[in-house]
Order: sequence, then structure tokens, then C-alpha cells
Amino acid sequence: MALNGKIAVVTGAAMGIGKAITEILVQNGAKVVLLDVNETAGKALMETLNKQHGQDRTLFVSCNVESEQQIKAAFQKTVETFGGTDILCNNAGILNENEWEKTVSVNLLAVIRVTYLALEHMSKLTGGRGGVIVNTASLAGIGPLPSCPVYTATKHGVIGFTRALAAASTMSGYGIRFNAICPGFAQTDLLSNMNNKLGRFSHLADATTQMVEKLGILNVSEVAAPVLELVTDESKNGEAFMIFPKAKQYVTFPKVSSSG
Ligand SMILES: NC(=O)C1=CN([C@@H]2O[C@H](COP(=O)(O)OP(=O)(O)OC[C@H]3O[C@@H](n4cnc5c(N)ncnc54)[C@H](O)[C@@H]3O)[C@@H](O)[C@H]2O)C=CC1
Ligand SMILES: CCCCCC(=O)/C=C/C=C\C/C=C\C/C=C\CCCC(=O)O
Repeated sequence: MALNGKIAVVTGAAMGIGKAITEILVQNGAKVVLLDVNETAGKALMETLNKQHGQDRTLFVSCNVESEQQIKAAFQKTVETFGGTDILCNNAGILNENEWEKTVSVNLLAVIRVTYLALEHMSKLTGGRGGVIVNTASLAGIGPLPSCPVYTATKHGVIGFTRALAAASTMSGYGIRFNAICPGFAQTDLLSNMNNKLGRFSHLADATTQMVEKLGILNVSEVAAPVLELVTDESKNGEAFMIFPKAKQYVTFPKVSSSG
């Protein structure tokens, strides 16, 4: 299988899109370390996948991506258990326009934090094997979601960070590819109780519901399949991959410098 012998780390792996990413990576031969704050769901998924695919195929590590110490410990545990990291999926994310600083912290600052700690293990410049990092952004990283300005800002940030690091990696010799997925609305807990999560923009809830109805809703396996494509297609670096129900498309960005 395409990912035999590869070790992946997935954040926000216990539920929703992260769970589907974990499943498709395991189904394609990878060993996967599941990081999440939800211990009950994370351990249950680990046990299910190990029963289906073999006892040493996954490991759940309780890890809040806002904690540098917990991320360091998680990568250490990954090295001790599986010998290194080849694939990182920065997927953990929240929607909360009320506690908007927390949204920035989990959706953007933690992506940067996890990536920098992963580089120490993955970069060829520091003894790693190289590999690929796939960040979960959103269509809200390409165009605005008016009811969620801070969420929109974090996802634009994730795409910018991904593209800049892709270019930096090529120029520096990390041996790591960096790509982002940009799904539309997907059927997960993130969409539940939407009105309560919009804060001062709750008056735009109906407009958001209309947008959901117009764009349609993805199931999580439709989001996970493009992740596998970005992981396995070695020609892809610095891509933002839009995922719609029944269609997917790489973003064509305007060329404004020689490095991007
Ligand atoms: N559901 C949707 O419509 C879309 C979601 N996304 C993005 O997909 C990613 C995953 O979201 P969903 O699966 O929809 O949400 P979800 O709520 O179903 O799953 C999120 C997972 O992340 C975990 N998590 C949350 N905060 C964490 C933290 N601080 N540390 C570690 N784990 C944490 C949760 O426990 C949960 O298991 C997010 O980055 C989200 O922004 C992108 C586009 C559309
Ligand atoms: C209620 C908030 C749900 C947040 C989950 C999420 O990330 C969903 C995003 C869905 C749509 C994104 C919103 C705006 C998209 C705007 C433009 C997309 C451009 C696509 C194109 O064809 O150019």
C-alpha cells in the first residue's frame, strides 16, 4: 500500500474530519498517532482501528495543541513508539466568535506551534527523513464567511503560512512538502449549535444557513480523500485544495513573486 512504513501524526484526530483523515491514512498502510483533547473518543477510535488493522497501527496521545509542552511530549512518544514522523496533519480547529482569542489560538497559533516542533523531527536539516504536512484550512481561507470574521482570518492565515513554508522548505532543503485543504461545509460537530458560536454576528445565522444550503454539505470521507492525494502526490507543494460536494479544485493564486 502507498503509505506502508510511513508514520503520521494527526491533530484533532478523535472526531469529525480528523477521524476520517486518520482512517484513510491507516487504510492506506500508515501507522497513525492520534492527538486530541477528547480522550474518550480518541481511545475508542484507537481501539477500533487497532482491532481492524493490527495492534501496533495507531496510538492515542492526549494532547492540547495549545500546549507546547504537550506537543513536545507527543512527538517524543511518537519517536519512542514508531521511530519518527513522516506525515503531519494539522487538523484541530474550533468555531467560536465569542471567545475569538481562543479561535486564533487553536486554529492558527497552534498550527504554527505544532509545525515548528514537527520540523525538529521531520526536517532533513535536523536529521529527519523529510515528509509532508497537510493543514486543514477551509473555503473560508479563500473567501469570506461574513458570520465568522475571526474564523475566516485564521483560515486565511493557515493558507498563507502553508504557502510560505512550502517555498521556504524548497529554498532551505527541509525535504518537506506543505499543502492545505479548503473544505466547504462538512457534517461534523463544528456546525452544531451554530447560532451560539457566532457571537456578535449571530444575526447572520440565517444567511449562513442559506450559504450551507447553496453550497451543500460534505461528508467527512469526501474531505479525507483529497488529504490522501496531497500526501501521496509528490508533485504537490504549496497547494490550497478546495473541496466542494461533487467537485474539487486547486486554487490558482496570482503570481506576485518569484518564490511562490
Ligand atoms: N466542519 C466543517 O464544516 C469544516 C471544518 N473545517 C476545519 O476542519 C477541522 C476539523 O473540524 P471538524 O472535524 O469539523 O470539527 P470537530 O469539532 O468535529 O472535530 C474537531 C476535533 O478537534 C479536537 N480539538 C479541538 N480543540 C483541540 C485542541 N486544542 N487540541 C487538540 N484537539 C482539539 C476536538 O476534540 C475534535 O476531536 C477544523 O480545523 C475546522 O476548522 C474546515 C472546513 C469546513
Ligand atoms: C458556520 C461556520 C462553518 C465553518 C466551517 C467552514 O470552514 C466552512 C466553510 C464553508 C464555506 C466558506 C465560506 C466562504 C467561501 C467563500 C468563497 C469560496 C470561494 C470558492 C470559489 O469558488 O472561488
